[in-house]
Amino acid sequence: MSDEKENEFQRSAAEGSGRYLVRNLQTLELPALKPRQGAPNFVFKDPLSYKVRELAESVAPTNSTVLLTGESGVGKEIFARFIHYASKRSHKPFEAVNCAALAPSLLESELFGHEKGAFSGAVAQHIGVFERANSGTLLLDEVSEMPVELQAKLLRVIQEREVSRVGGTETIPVDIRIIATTNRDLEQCVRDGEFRQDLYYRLNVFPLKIPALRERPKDIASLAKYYVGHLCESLDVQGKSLSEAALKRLEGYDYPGNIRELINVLERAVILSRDARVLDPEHIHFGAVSAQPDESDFGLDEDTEADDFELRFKAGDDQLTDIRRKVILATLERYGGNQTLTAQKLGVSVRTIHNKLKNYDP
Ligand SMILES: Nc1ncnc2c1ncn2[C@@H]1O[C@H](COP(=O)(O)OP(=O)(O)OP(=O)(O)O)[C@@H](O)[C@H]1O
Repeated sequence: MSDEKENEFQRSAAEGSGRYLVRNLQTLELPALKPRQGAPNFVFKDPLSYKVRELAESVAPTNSTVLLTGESGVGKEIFARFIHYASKRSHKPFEAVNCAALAPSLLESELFGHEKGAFSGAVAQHIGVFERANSGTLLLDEVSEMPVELQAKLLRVIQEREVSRVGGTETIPVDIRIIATTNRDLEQCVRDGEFRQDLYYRLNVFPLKIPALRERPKDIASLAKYYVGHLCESLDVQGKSLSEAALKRLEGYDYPGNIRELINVLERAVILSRDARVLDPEHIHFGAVSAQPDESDFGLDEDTEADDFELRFKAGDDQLTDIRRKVILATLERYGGNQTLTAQKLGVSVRTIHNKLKNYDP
């Protein structure tokens, strides 16, 4: 991106308006980090990231379907929102549905809606995301996880540009721009018979691969500084900075969990540093993480296991317990009480969330 364009982005973001403004971004997994109007949530430094953002900017003003691919935690959702808010549909709705988070029947209702009495439990009419996103953008997150029978229905909506609610007879015309994301190889899913080939070609109009964080190492320091500021604010602790040595340590790691993992590492560092104003290498703990952050690293491990996190801080440290409780409860609230989504967003198992909730006072 040219300096001029970059300045325009920063200026418009600071003004809270303009072509590159990314509005209402809920960028952080931490619930206390409320989306801020006009905040420039996109952090980039590496030339590779600029290239990807340029591609996103090229496709944004069009109505083309975009397929965002890349490992878990690389920022596919944030890119989808960026594309929407940089498009002509920016003043229209942006709706997102995670195809992996809902059981097939719930997903069908969430996508297409249902009429009252369509099935037992359908006590009222429900308007699905296709209708809610009408004239705007619909993000189909983790589209590879959509059951095959719903894929056929989705294909029909895309082709015919109309939707009918479950149990309904009416067809409702919809004008939707679709952005789909996947962290799996969709072509392989097609070869394995898990994903319809015709739907794949409908979605794969403008494929955009978001590189892993380790492929764009120059982003690490910028992201780390940005998120330390946000984390201190959200965890309600005094402002902290990163020492040069801590930054070096952060830059020396390969982040299989990408930016989500970096944020978790930083959250841990902020908590572990307690009253210190500067985060040092001793506060940076990567743990045995794979694609998903290790549960014990987050201090949320299963109740039956020894909690290393708590041992280091003496079991029952009220402040830590309270922070953890706030994080879980606020995430739960943000995702409408959905424990599966909450667990996914915090990188822990549903069982962990369930067990923790059992222990909290009503
Ligand atoms: N360029 C960026 N600047 C600031 N924050 C970012 C950036 N990219 C990603 N993030 C943050 O990293 C976290 C993970 O991003 P996101 O949820 O978009 O990833 P994803 O690829 O959709 O993950 P998954 O495949 O697991 O759903 C989010 O908190 C997001 O706000």
